[in-house]
Amino acid sequence: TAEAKYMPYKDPKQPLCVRVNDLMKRMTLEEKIGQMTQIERAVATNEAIKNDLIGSVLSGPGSVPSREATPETWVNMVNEFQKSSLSTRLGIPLIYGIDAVHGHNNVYKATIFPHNVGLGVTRDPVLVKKIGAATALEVRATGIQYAFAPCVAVCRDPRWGRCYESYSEDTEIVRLMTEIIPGLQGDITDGSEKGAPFVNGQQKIAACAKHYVGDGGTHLGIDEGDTILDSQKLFSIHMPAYNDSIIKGVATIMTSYSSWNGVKMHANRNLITGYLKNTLKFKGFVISDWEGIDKITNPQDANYTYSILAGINAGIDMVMVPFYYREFIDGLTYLVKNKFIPMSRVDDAVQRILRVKFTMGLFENPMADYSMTKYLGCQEHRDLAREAVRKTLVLLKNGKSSMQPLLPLPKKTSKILVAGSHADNIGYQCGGWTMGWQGRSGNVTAGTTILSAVKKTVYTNTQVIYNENPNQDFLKSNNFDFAIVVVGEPPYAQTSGDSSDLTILEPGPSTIRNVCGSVKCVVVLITGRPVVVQPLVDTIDALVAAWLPGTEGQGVTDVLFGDYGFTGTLACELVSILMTHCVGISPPQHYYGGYREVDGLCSVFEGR
Ligand SMILES: O=[N+]([O-])c1ccc(O[C@@H]2O[C@@H](CO)[C@H](O)[C@H](S[C@@H]3O[C@H](CO)[C@@H](O)[C@H](O)[C@H]3O)[C@@H]2O)cc1
Repeated sequence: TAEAKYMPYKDPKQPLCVRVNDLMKRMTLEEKIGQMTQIERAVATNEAIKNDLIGSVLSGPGSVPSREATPETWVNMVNEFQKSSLSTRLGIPLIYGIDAVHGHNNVYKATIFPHNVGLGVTRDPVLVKKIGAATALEVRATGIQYAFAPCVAVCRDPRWGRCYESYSEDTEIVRLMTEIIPGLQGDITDGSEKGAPFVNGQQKIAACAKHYVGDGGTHLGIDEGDTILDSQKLFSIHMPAYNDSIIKGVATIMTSYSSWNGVKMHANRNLITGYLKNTLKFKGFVISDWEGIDKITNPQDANYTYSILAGINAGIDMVMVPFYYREFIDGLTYLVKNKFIPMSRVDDAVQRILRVKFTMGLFENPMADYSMTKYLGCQEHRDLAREAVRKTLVLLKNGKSSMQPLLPLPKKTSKILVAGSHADNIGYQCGGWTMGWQGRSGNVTAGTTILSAVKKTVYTNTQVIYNENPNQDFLKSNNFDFAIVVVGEPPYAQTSGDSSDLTILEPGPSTIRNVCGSVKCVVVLITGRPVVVQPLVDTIDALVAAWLPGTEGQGVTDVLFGDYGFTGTLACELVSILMTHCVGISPPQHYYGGYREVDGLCSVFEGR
């Protein structure tokens, strides 16, 4: 009969709590544990989803349906997984997650925005909210409903390989940048219950504040290391952005690989359940990092059953397994059936997951279509990214004397040299987490290199000569009016980006010495963090920090050639410290901005 067929959880007119409670009552332990399991798309067969009742699938960095896949191919892939999920007994839709951390950075031809280190320099929450909205549209263009962003780390030591994923070393700037969350998810409606997850419909996506907590404060900046701080420092430096994220309705929070005073965050019940859930009233779900519970033990995976026990009892709700999901499911099932993990903990986890899925309309709109593919890499988003690039640029030096500023550069002149390893390389311009975990070199996606941007900016009769690393003969045999030298760091991600000395690798310094020794030069640094350039500063006429600008290189030339002014400012002027103070010379003339001591940083560069 109709009554028998009516299920409140399927009725969008029912209040959220009624739908969650009705569905919970119907679920078996297997169905509940399946919801707590997130697996990588490479192992996500339709059988796995149907038989193991998997609740979530992800793309790890670089994990794509096919090389240079179109948005339609992405939509088809996600829909196939979704069909399997909907064919299960209760038809709970799955949620698909991906790292869209500076635009939809795994997807060919997506708009790649500046990495967070540059966005923090803008101090512009309105801009960052627009970037969130654009990113949400491009993620939805591929049928995906969930992004593991924003990273709200407070990077306290630039030697950390993930420093560029952090908006700033200044807590207040990171707090300001949480405005990206309403961009990604939509503005939470007034009167919403504090801590409730909020995602406003099909043009928005679930976000993920990460990595909880203190990932940017590890000792010596060692990735996945130990944050050795007293409570007052942890709560005043690293926690505030989580409170802001929760107030703004963030749907999920990801735990950090790092430890706090020796306790692994993935096993920290006081901070996950005690503080995040009970004190801050967070009602979305907590997701582990990739193999994050495996890393609770040292060595990793030494005792996976213990890892499950510690992680789930600490308050983790969904586990990014991502490959050996049968082991996870069997282990958790054993622990629940033998009462090592109470059923109430499982119910708390599943209620949170269902709350997010119901709130974001996944039950009503589980399937994607092609209607949003037009947003991927659209011109409006590229223009926004170009504006963002402009606002991330920091002017560190302009001319060897106040009477001879080099910038802005003239568009009309006879001959310009463009040089440097990063001048004509989209992959380098974008940095890590772009078309692959570690990032890549070369023409990896659609965009405008700084060289191309120079050519588009100058007058037609201005000659632009490109030479990546010119020698003295070349320089002497040409009469260049000035040179633009674009150098920096190669792309990296996480531990492989940890640095002990923050120098830029050859041939960067040699290119600077050669070119700037012969020609008036502006050096543009493409780096994920402040780097030590003090030994080169005297030979440089003008110096600009451009961080990791992404695909829209025209944003750099817009400012170099004076169509827009410099507005980017550093938080505690780290670059100046690295360039000057710590190595004992006075700031270069026309140095912009003051600086203040950063505890202990100088010791790094004076070998103490
Ligand atoms: O084969 N190996 O040598 C190897 C080494 C390290 C690996 O470690 C893994 O590498 C990457 C995949 O290849 C994973 O992305 C994660 S990182 C983690 O991934 C999440 C999902 O992408 C992000 O949201 C988080 O923000 C981030 O902290 C892990 O570090 C994997 C393989």
